[in-house]
Amino acid sequence: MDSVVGVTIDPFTDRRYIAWLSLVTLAFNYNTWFITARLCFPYHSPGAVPLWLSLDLLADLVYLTDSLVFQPRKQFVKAGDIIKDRVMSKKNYRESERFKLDMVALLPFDLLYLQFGFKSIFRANRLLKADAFFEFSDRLESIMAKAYIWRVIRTIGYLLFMLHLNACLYYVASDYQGIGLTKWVYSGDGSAYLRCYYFAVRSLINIGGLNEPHTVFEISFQMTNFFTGVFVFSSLIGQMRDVIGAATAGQAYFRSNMDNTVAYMVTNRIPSVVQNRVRTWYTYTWDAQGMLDESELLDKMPLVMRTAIAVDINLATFQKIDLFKGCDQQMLVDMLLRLKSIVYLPGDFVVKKGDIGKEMYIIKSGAVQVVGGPDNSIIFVTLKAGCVFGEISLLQSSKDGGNRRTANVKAHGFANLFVLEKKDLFDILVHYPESQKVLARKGRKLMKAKGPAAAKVEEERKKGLALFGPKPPTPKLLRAFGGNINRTLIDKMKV
Ligand SMILES: Nc1nc2c(ncn2[C@@H]2O[C@@H]3COP(=O)(O)O[C@H]3[C@H]2O)c(=O)[nH]1
Repeated sequence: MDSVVGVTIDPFTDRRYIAWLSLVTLAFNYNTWFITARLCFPYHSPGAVPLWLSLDLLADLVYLTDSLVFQPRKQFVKAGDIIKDRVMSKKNYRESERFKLDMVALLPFDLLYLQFGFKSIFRANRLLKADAFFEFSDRLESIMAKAYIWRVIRTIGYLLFMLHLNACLYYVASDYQGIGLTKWVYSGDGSAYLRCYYFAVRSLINIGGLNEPHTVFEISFQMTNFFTGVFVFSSLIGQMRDVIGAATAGQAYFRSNMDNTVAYMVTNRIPSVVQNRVRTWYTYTWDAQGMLDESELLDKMPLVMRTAIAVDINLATFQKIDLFKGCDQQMLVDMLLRLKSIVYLPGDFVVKKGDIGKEMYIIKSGAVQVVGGPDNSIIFVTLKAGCVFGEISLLQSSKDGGNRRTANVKAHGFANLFVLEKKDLFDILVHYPESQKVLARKGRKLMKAKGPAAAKVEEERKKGLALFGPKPPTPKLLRAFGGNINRTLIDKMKV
């Protein structure tokens, strides 16, 4: 086992490392905001010096710990391999650009206080620790479910910092002109920082309404501020719009898709009942899946990742399906990769009796009903999440019309289904002859049940009677239908 000294850190996934980086980021931000503020504003009163000294020391301790304890233990990638060796991690850090910057950031120029007095400029090298902040930002983004929230916060932070720098400059400019000496400069009243920040907000965001600058210096300062506002500030605001735009791109895609479809239906004078159903379909699909086509999203990923996701989401459901019991596991995984998810609205027919079966379905959520009778008012069975249907006609050859649907199936409420196309199923089965035999056997069994027993069932259906007539179903029949039969319904329907 590794000794504690030999332990390395996985910077990509270890949340404790990200928590540590947040502390380094805090120290870095303390330095960036306060070194600049203390440099420009008169904050070094004798009473405040001990406080600044202790805060500086704390921030330095965080920097030091980061450079001595955390950075040299970070795993890294070399020629595609993840290097976890402690000695190599240390060597990698020592040879990096980051190490040089970290070391310069730690140089105690503060000692110059003794010679030149307490000035925050001697701590300016602490700003070289910016890499830690950017690393924290990247790592946080990669573990957040809604990374755009952090991106927006970060961009707002940049805006606030720009304003902060401008407030500092305005105070220095006012001091240079003489505080309270002209109308344009800071008057000397109230909190200096707050007043200067307020000036920065009005001037950088180009709100205006400021006292007119008079001297050449004031006019130049004010003009530079307006230009900076127009170019830098607006590009930051543009960046924020991009972040929010990217975060809501899915929603915008869905909206434009729906709008285009509606426009198309209006142009072609499609009846409003149909239009409303289409709208409902869009809305429900969006609410249920958060996207219109899941496969689009996964398409770009390497096969191994798509497999990992598919297995994680659906393999457990698949393994429970009776029809696939005894089939090769790898075949199930191959099938998972070919599934397409689709939503049916309440009352929609998924399968019509007599049609040629080209796909089978697995219920992801919701339920479907096998119905019959003159106006499809008789419910023979209700199938719920995890059940398969549409397999009978799929597993039969076209001889004697065996590939025709044997019943009507309609969605009961909103039904989210997986569709597996016949072509895909047979493409897969070519590679799994054993599983093919298992499925063929099950198919024959289902068809046998369609022999004398099922013929009777269908006959009774035609008459609009209960699935199994007045008598309870025989165990053989129950077995033949793979337990798909909803007992309560059958019982209810007994006349
Ligand atoms: N014929 C029949 N089909 C059923 C029953 N219960 C569920 N189903 C499913 O309804 C589907 C209709 O299309 P298929 O014939 O392809 O496959 C059928 C079965 O998967 C039943 O009791 N009888």
